[in-house]
Amino acid sequence: MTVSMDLNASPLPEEDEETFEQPVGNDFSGEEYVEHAEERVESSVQIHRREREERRKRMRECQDEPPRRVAVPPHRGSMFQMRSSRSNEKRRLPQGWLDCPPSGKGIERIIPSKVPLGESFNDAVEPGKRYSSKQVLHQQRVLGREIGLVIDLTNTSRYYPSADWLTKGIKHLKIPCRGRDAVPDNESVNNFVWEVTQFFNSQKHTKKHILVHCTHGHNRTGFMIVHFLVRSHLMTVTQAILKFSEARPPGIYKQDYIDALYTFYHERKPKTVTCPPTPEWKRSSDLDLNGEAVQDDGDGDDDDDDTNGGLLQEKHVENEVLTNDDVLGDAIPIDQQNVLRYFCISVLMPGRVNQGRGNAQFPGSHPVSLNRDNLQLLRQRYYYATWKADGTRYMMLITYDGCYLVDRNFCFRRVQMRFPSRSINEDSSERFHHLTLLDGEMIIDKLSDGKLERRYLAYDLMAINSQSVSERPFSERWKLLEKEVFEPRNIDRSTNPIYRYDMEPFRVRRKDFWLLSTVTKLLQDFIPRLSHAADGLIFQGWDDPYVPRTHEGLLKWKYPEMNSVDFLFEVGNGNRYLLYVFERGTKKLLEGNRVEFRDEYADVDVSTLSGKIIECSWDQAEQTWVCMRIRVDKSTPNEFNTFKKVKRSISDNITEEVLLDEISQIVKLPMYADRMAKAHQQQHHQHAHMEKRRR
Ligand SMILES: Nc1nc2c(ncn2[C@@H]2O[C@H](COP(=O)(O)OP(=O)(O)OP(=O)(O)O)[C@@H](O)[C@H]2O)c(=O)[nH]1
Repeated sequence: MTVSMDLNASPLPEEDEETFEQPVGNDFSGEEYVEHAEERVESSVQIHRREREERRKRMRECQDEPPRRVAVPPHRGSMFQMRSSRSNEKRRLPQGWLDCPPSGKGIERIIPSKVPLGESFNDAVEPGKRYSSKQVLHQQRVLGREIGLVIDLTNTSRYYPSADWLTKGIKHLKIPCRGRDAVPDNESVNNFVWEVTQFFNSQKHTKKHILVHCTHGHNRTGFMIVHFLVRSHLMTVTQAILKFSEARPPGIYKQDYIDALYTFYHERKPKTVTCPPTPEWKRSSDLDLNGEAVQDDGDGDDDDDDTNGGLLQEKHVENEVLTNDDVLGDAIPIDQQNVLRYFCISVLMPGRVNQGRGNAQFPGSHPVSLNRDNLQLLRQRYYYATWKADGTRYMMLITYDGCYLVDRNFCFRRVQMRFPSRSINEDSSERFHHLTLLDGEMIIDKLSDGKLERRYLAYDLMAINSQSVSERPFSERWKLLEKEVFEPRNIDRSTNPIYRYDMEPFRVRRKDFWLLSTVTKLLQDFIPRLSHAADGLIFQGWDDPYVPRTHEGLLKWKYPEMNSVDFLFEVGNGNRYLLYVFERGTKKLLEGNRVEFRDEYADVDVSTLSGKIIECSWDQAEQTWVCMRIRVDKSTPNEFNTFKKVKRSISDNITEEVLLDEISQIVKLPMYADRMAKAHQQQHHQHAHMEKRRR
């Protein structure tokens, strides 16, 4: 099935968390991990505990933090002085503006320009040098261009009123960027690229142009246009910088801006790329009569610097503390989120796409806890096992112009990653994956030298290049994941001289799945030596389709002390501690359920936790829930159904011994014995084939 992107898609229907009646298999394929296992000093269970300690510590530190001080503006003389200097300020021409060429050549249908100055500046600009909205429209009309959108990147509203455009039926969009030493922040870049793309896609404006301006139309303007060209035309940064400089000579003339573009796109900067000198019209005005630099009012400039901006955006900080609660990636516009959500729902729940409107819930597959009943599924269906990586769950949507992490709140954030496709046509846009959807867990690996490294462990594939594969058996999806997503990336990594995979915000790899016959080894040998946290096992049906939301056949087994429920916690009248779960979208109070805050939480002012989602484990001896951590990554508690299943799992108490004993019997069943023999045979052939190729 091919799923098309509907750019006019709106938010999706809100649905209750339903359950799907769907039951849900390789062999030892974790060699890579085991090979390096000796280097790893801390066991995954220890890591899990350590991380939990660290989270708690941060929580305490957070509570101890003194209130932030509010900055008081410095005293600047009398009220009168302030007023008169402000009105002069308002009509001050941006330095170098008069001699700066008004606009550049069109790049596609984007025209880079200096800021047009409104009528209020007429006294300061002689008639032949005026450049207001009127002159802009006239000049462009002479060139046969009609403007449909103006994107204003200045950080002030003093240059012209937006009515200058609006009254002429032209859309005016402000994306304020501070300039000076800061490049536009990533969220502003995402807004810019989205707006430009939307404008070009909209049928109404097929012939119209976009005027983009900052103050002089070089650095911020060039920075944004280069981003657009790299993302939409798949140019290299070098090609895009060159294209811009040809259209608007001398192009971007700030070294930091050029460097930031290469850093952002993880590209090596060729030695031949040099930063052009500051243009004459700008340079002369930068110096006062004594040759001292005066305040820069040009590109990298404006007066009110109350907005964001960042120097190099993808900073690689040595010894950076990584946590699972870190917010990864950059925000994207809400309209874009809706379009991407629509795509995910069309792949995973095609029947639900057109049902009403509202906030869509995360459609990812969710396992259920193992209990004495569903343990029987392991006998009825063919299963494989894997460790339950304990990090943060994300789906990952890969498009040619960006890669998005999709969190449990069904929110999308953009990360700069590269996923080449198998396509051999170097010139086509099919060089990269487009609308490929993965599922997985983001974990933090502790390397042998003590450094921490983020890694996305992909464990499923739901769509490849807009083709849904979610109905195919897991075994196929898992093989496709390697062949279609990771192999081309690995080949590109070893052959691409420009792109630096090591600069990406995290590593990626496919997660390994094991034959049930190797579960003892997995549990007792492999997991304790993993370099990241793991809190149990996942049993994955080898022939299963991808089932969205709760999947009754996808089973999770947790170490008994790690079985947990995420509650909504509130402090009620008389200081009563209240625990809630969700039932059909509304909160349900769990009468008679107690919660205790112990150890690190013993000193915490519990009222500050009211309204938060708390993850709790069960203390059998004391018959109470115990707060383990605050779930900052979640905004809703578990469903009542999930609560019942965890309680059941706790009371069934399937210990490691019970589980291994059961599995040792299951693998003797004909279904397992036959298929495992085949799998071993296949593996043997594969090894023989690889050996042959090696020789
Ligand atoms: N399907 C699957 N899930 C895995 C795997 N490894 C880790 N998980 C994670 O296990 C989570 C479900 O386990 P739960 O115990 O219900 O959830 P959790 O770990 O407390 O996290 P929340 O679901 O966010 O509460 C999923 O969200 C997955 O991200 C895997 O190999 N397959």
